[in-house]
Amino acid sequence: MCYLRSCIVKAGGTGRATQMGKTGEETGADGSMVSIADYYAGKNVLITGATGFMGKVLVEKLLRSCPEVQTLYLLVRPKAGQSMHERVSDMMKCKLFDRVREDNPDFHQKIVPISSELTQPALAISPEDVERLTSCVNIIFHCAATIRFDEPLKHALQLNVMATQQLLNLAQQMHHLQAFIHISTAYANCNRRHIDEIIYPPPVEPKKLIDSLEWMEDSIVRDITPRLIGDRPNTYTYTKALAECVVQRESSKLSIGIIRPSIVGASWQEPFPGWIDNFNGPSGVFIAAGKGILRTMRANNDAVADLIPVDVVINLTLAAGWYTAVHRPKAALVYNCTTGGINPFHWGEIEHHVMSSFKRNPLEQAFRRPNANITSNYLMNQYWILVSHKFPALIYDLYLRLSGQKPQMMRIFNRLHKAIGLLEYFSSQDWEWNSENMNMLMSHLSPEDRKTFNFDVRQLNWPEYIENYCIGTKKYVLNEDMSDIPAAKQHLRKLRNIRYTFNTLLLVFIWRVFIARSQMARNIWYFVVSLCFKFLSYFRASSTLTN
Ligand SMILES: CCCCCCCCCCCCCCCC(=O)SCCNC(=O)CCNC(=O)[C@H](O)C(C)(C)COP(=O)(O)OP(=O)(O)OC[C@H]1O[C@@H](n2cnc3c(N)ncnc32)[C@H](O)[C@@H]1OP(=O)(O)O
Ligand SMILES: NC(=O)C1=CN([C@@H]2O[C@H](COP(=O)(O)OP(=O)(O)OC[C@H]3O[C@@H](n4cnc5c(N)ncnc54)[C@H](OP(=O)(O)O)[C@@H]3O)[C@@H](O)[C@H]2O)C=CC1
Repeated sequence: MCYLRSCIVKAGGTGRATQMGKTGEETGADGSMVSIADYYAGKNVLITGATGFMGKVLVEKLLRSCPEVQTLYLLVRPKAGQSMHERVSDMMKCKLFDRVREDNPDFHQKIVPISSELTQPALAISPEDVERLTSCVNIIFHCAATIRFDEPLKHALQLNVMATQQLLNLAQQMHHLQAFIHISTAYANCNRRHIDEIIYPPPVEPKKLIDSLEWMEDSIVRDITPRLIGDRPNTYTYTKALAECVVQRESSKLSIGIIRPSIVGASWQEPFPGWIDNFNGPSGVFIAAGKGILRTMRANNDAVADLIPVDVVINLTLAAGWYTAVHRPKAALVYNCTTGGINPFHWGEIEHHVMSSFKRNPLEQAFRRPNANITSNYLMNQYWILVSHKFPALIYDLYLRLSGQKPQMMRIFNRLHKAIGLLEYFSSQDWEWNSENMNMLMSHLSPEDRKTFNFDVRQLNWPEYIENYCIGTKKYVLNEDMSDIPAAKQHLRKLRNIRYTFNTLLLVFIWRVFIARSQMARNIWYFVVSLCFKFLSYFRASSTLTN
């Protein structure tokens, strides 16, 4: 990590102040403020994390709603045997880009992939590419990060903090840079209950931490990680807090905006409702519940579920880029991008709507009928895990073994328990975010921009959104066909009949075992039967009298 230390020292020292573009060019001929699309016209934009969930939506929206944008430079690394060119061309073929493709079949000409591995010295960008970027980029959107909750601290630090610092160093060499937009998370300060749109003092001085971890073996770092992250739940939120601090330190040299989204979910409206392409956050939970695998999870029914649609986050991000470049705020502006304080919805309501939505639009080949319940009671949750997760998994694995197949259900449940265990922290408590900057930004938009770059979540209809979200997981994550819904419903009916038959047989079996062995059980049985008989006779007699 030697190079990492050197880059943070360099940044703290005498980094060359960026030559910012002139603000005058951002007003119209009549002196009025340019619209967002007009601002991005002719601009060169640099994006990190463009192959990720939010990065893709950002690229799509820029191309669709700001068609005059000059070039999008995407920092991409080769991965899984694919070159960066193959990855970007695959990305552009995906359904998300259908609307852009319709409007402009040649949109790919605006995209220039730049090879970069963010954890490497100088971001592993070639000198020619550095030359190209520093001479023309006008605005940077930094989305790349590791969002894994179980990331080893050293790696999370390298990517979330040090890569951010290196990108800031590069930004300072750019001659025409007008804005640097950093994507953080609303949970960077989740150790606080009330979170304002300010950058809080870091839990530790980033440079000191890097210096100390540099010589330590990974096993030692792993051992001391819980002590270091303190009252934060994971290395992700911890390193995102440090990154904010690193970004803030450059705010005297660069115009900076920091976006803090809460739990980013499927799109609300654009490019089509319900678009989602991953299992992160709630999406994996919804799918597991829809498949009938997840039956119980620890969450607080009454806690606010601070989901925010991805298109809202991206619209706000683009608007913040415009505002930062045009108004050049003196300090970095932080935008808490959340729904809880504006249009709250609760985990209990989410559970209800997810379940009813998957009953109307079932997923294919469900393991059981969807019926997940959330509870804040630890013991209750453990009980249901035993009865509704482990017991069925054992039976199913036994069936697989007996039919000569490899058992797999217990393994799936173990992974699921690990995933939901990491998410529970966020679904079991409430936070309060101040979102004044989001309102301020909205008040600066023209009526036209407010429509095109809509981030007004007061208009969000939650039941409709959740329905589209669940359908989105079916269509875009699992690639299931909507025309198969009748067959999926038939499958659910079959599962219901199996359950009824199984429950009846189990009851009869248990009762037979008891009746055969215990006089008391027999007495209870006769008592219940005679009570039913008496009740029926009474009912018949009274109905004869009334007739
Ligand atoms: C009806 C009920 C309503 C109540 C509903 C409450 C929802 C309550 C959500 C709170 C949400 C907070 C979100 C904070 C807001 C940010 O800050 S956003 C950043 C969010 N970051 C994440 O969500 C990342 C979390 N994921 C991870 O850290 C890692 O994937 C895990 C969970 C540790 C698993 O790691 P791993 O074992 O190495 O495996 P990985 O290859 O990543 O995935 C393994 C399998 O688990 C699946 N999986 C991954 N994530 C999940 C998941 N979330 N769920 C299920 N499966 C998952 C993968 O698809 C994969 O399946 P296969 O493709 O192998 O079949
Ligand atoms: N998703 C959410 O719910 C939330 C996300 N955020 C923030 O939003 C941002 C984007 O998140 P999201 O899109 O969901 O995350 P993804 O995991 O989907 O995307 C991460 C992106 O970062 C890139 N990346 C990771 N490591 C490297 C590396 N070493 N070199 C180059 N590129 C790398 C990935 O590229 P590759 O494809 O090569 O792996 C990918 O493009 C993050 O900053 C995150 O903290 C904030 C709040 C909530």
